[in-house]
Amino acid sequence: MAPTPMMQQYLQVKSDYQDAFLFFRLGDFYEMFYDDALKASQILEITLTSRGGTGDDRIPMCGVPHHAAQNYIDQLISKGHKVALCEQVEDPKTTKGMVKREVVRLITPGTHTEGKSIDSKSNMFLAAAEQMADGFALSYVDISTGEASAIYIAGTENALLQELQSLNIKELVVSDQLFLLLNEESQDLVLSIEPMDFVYTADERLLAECPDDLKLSIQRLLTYISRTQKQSLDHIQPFTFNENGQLLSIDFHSKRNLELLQSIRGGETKGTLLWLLDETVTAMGSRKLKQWLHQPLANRHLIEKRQQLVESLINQYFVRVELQELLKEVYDLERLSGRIAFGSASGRDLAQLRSSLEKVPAIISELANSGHGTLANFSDKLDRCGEVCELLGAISENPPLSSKEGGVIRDGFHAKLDEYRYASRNGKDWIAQLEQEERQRTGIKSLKIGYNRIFGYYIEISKANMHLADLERYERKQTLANAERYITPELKEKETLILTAEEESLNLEYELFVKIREEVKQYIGRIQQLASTLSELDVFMSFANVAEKYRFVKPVFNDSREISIIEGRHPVVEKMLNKQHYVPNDCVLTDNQNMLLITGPNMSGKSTYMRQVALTIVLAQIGSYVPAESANLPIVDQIFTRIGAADDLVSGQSTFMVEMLESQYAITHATERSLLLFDEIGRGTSTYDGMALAQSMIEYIHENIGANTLFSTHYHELTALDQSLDKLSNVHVAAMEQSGKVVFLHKVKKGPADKSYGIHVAELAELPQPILARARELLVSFEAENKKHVSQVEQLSFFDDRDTESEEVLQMIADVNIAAITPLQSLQLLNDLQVKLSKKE
Ligand SMILES: Nc1ncnc2c1ncn2[C@@H]1O[C@H](COP(=O)(O)OP(=O)(O)OP(=O)(O)O)[C@@H](O)[C@H]1O
Repeated sequence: MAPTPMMQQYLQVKSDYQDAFLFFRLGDFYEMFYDDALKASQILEITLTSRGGTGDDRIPMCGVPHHAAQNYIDQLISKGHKVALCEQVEDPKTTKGMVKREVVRLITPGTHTEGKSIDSKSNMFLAAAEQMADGFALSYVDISTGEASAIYIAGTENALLQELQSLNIKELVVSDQLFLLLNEESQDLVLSIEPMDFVYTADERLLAECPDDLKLSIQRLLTYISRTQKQSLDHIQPFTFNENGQLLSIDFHSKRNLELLQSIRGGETKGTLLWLLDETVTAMGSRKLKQWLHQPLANRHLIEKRQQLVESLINQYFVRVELQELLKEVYDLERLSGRIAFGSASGRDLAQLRSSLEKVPAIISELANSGHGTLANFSDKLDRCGEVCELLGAISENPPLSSKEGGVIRDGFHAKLDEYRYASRNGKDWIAQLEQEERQRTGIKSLKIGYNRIFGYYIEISKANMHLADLERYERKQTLANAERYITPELKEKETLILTAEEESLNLEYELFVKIREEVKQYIGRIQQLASTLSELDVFMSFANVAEKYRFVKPVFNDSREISIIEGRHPVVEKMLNKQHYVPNDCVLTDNQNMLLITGPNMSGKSTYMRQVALTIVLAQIGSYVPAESANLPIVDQIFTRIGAADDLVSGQSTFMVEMLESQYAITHATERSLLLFDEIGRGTSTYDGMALAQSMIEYIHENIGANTLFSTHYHELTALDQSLDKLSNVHVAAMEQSGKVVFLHKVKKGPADKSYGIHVAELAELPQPILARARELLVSFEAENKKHVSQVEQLSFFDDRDTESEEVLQMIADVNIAAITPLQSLQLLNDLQVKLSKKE
């Protein structure tokens, strides 16, 4: 059977939106048909029906009410789908034949800006990537706030995907070719192809900061946004680009290991540095803090500028309290700007913008009168946006949510509007008056005058009182179960007056409102700038509060590589410990001694110590104070960590392989200005393998990289390395034995640990006594054995009895150029050596 004209229209539109659920507007519903209906009815748990034809010809269909659509859209988007909203773009009343319908917007995981699932405290970025010779160009924008950035990502697809994950990007816009490259590995990431049939011509201002080879990705991103959103991109801010060297780079694994923004397990915020630091009072501030944590600075001047503001705010407690109260009243100016640009801002949004802007003069004067030069200077950066306030003076005090039902423009703003309103209000008074009169005239107390859309105004009299109705004047209009409804000529006459005035008033009001909204649009850039400055202020205050609350100090920077943290603490562990005492520890690294080999029993606090050093650096380089008695720090360019057993189960790699890959990444990228943290390298493989790898890595870093390095290990044999490596020194985390039990002191002391407390920890874990007793017995015999055979890795027993294979093995080792070998090559070498030796057996 040939499709009906309406279905033809549907199929035509759908052919352009194959990868989206097409929400096809029919009256008060969005309908879906065919496959869309089958799938959506399951996902959304709504009833599947059908239309047209008979039997197999029937078209599967399901629908959602227009007013409740947002909720269903949210559900589809959060599951990684896209929704194309197809609206009637002509007024059915004035159209003959089929109403024209068009997709007005494609909603995708990266462009979804409204709805319950949106977390206003986090950015929601949409990104585009281009492949380059040695990596990728990545650009991303938060459509709701207009913030935009572009960066280079060195490395393979994996590096790109990891960066996307750490920026929490759900959708990536790509070319066909890149789609093919990424499709297999993209997992939850939604890939959208932008063929660039037409290219959006971006305002030069947006691209000004970016190098040329990043521009294609920006073009692709903006073209996609303009094609799918079909709305103004006026609020998109210039793409920020940070030159190499401006930022402290922390790779995806390290961010996760250090739990800067997400905890290792589960990904929640509790237990992260963000959780400790976020005392911001606005959603904008919270987003800014996340951006800073994501990209700490590596420019001393910029860091010190932030520090100065934090310092001034710490010194000005009362100013801070006042400012915080004021900022709490400031709405999300960035999201409001986005809605204004999109033309979706309501009267209430404009009133929120106005009430926020009204706080600015007080914020400025609080800063300017603080008596603190730094704060006074900062206040100069705040723009009162006076013109916008003036424009918004037209908006009423409390506009309703809907902008079309009146009450948005205040009385006294527009003479004609006042006139209409007067007529309509007057008419309503007249009706109230008439009700009184009719009651008196008829003696019916329950008589009332009501209104509905179909019959307009009517007089309602209950059945019981009908005999009292003045039927000479009343004309019967409608009969209900218990009442009759009447009209009179004069009521109808007044009704026309009221309704005309009302309609005129609503139309004029909406017209005025849209005009104001359009006029505000030209100030979006300034509002965004103000928003950014206010959110910085919010973050500085959060830093000041945190510093005060947790006794942080201002770190001092040096231009060498020396680290001197005195009585440093791990702020998050400290907070978690609650009332228990956190044991502070020093970390001193100098140019001559910049590698620490950390030993100590399990659970003594080795990794906590290493993390606290890294967190101190991160805190310092975002401009915050740090948890210590004093800290003198270098500006670090990169932090690499290999901590804990964060199994990469998803990509199917073994723990040991992940450990090797992360080490490889660290060793090939680190410079002498980097900080390296290696926690128990090699424990994922056999003892000798692991020990040999650990030692060769330490030697390599010592000889070739020279980065500040903390290396924890269980291999006590490695502690002898301080004899051969002059920049390496031993420290250990002390523990004590008390009546056969281990007591952790968590104190980092000079020199190597002298005993393994593993069995005591097993005892703490309440392993059965017979196992513990046997383990103690075995330990004694192992130690005795060990003394006989090996004390250093170089003397591994399998090299003892020399024969041809062993000679060859020795030769292969002698041939290795330690300075040039990578960890992966050394792995391969170890494998070859093992193959040789197995031949010998
Ligand atoms: N300085 C400290 N003060 C107080 N408690 C601490 C300190 N350092 C660590 N702890 C506590 O000890 C626990 C174990 O610390 P951590 O995980 O760093 O030990 P570890 O030596 O790395 O252990 P493993 O060798 O088993 O990985 C922490 O969760 C914390 O509760």
